Amino acid sequence: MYKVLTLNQISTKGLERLPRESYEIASEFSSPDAILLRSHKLQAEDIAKSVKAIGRAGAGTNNIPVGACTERGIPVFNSPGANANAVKELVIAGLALGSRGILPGIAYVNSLGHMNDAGEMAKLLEKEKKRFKGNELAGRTLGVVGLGAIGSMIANAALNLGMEVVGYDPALSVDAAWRLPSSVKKMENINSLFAKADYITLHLPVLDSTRGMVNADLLSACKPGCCLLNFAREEIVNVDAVIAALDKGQLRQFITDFPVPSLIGREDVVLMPHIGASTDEAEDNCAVMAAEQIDDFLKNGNIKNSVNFPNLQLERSGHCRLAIANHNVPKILGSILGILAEANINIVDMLNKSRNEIAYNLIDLGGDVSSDLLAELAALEGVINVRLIH
Ligand SMILES: NC(=O)c1ccc[n+]([C@@H]2O[C@H](COP(=O)([O-])OP(=O)(O)OC[C@H]3O[C@@H](n4cnc5c(N)ncnc54)[C@H](O)[C@@H]3O)[C@@H](O)[C@H]2O)c1
Ligand SMILES: O=C(O)[C@H](O)COP(=O)(O)O
Repeated sequence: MYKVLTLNQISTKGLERLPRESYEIASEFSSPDAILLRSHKLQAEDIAKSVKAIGRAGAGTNNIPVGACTERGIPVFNSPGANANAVKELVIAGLALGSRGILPGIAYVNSLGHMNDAGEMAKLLEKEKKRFKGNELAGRTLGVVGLGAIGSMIANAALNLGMEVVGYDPALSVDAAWRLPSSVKKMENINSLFAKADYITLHLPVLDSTRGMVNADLLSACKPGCCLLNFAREEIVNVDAVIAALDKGQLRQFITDFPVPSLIGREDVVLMPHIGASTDEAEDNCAVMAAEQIDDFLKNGNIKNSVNFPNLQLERSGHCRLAIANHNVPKILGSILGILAEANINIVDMLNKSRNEIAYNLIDLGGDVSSDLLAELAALEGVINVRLIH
């Protein structure tokens, strides 16, 4: 039986991928085999020694101490693209809120609760509606920063709305480049994107290189009257700089899924409670993907969509499987194979891959492995952990 600790509410559809005959699932366990979570801020010291894998039902993994997990040989999985459509739809709503007098218009109508004559009310609304006039999105330019799963979907949707789309992504993957319509104009640097766009939407991860990226300097490059949308992460944007840009009129509006107290109460700010991925569909998609990845890792050692380990899948063959994580330095694999050869154990199939400082091996064996042999493998210098899977 494997134990899976859930640190957020995970959709039932996802949990069903971890069947009861093999899994116990609970929000409290002293020694779980795996952790499933969403945005729960996980501290390295709260990851029990027994944990073999962490599954993030979502995209961003900045709430997980990924570096500490790598050092301990724990793969961290996420669910790339599984909530992208949900975020795309909310950003389209954000664009509508940023271009039309929707929120103040609704607030005004709701303030008329004291009126009881429908005719009078209709007359008043027709007189006052000019205060809530907006502009159309068609013909305006949208700048998309980060053209991955979400950014590329938004670029497509905005083109369909008749917008011009410019994009910036210095680390664009080949797959993401294929997904991108050729009419998205690629900008050489982020300053040019800020200078060109009427609406700017952020869809990049928070990394050391992107933390505080939208600062006073960058905002001074934007087109006066621009509308900025942040559905990526709070830390990417310097909020004080945004407030100063709003006060100067450099920015007309800031729409964000990451509210902080200093933004509350401003008419030029729209705040949402981090609901980009909060749809039934996205929650199911993310949970299913994360649970399936955890299941395949625990039962077969296979790795798909890890943010710190190499992707590696091997069809099962032989009697049992060794899954070994080690530091990515020479001679370790040779030592592992030497120990198995010495013990006269036949290797039926194997795969070895590395990613940055970590290497990972799946070795299918013709015979069984004793606990002494497992201990010998685990004690090899450079080996981080060894798992025997039957
Ligand atoms: N509001 C929400 O609920 C919500 C939901 C999902 C994701 N997110 C956030 O959105 C981010 C993006 O999600 P995704 O699914 O599109 O991820 P993704 O990995 O598919 O795309 C991210 C893109 O950002 C690019 N990038 C990296 N550094 C960059 C930089 N300096 N400048 C411009 N682009 C850069 C990458 O090359 C990649 O193409 C996530 O990391 C997460 O933080 C928020
Ligand atoms: O990175 C993500 O996937 C989003 O921020 C969603 O986070 P959530 O799962 O906590 O809604």
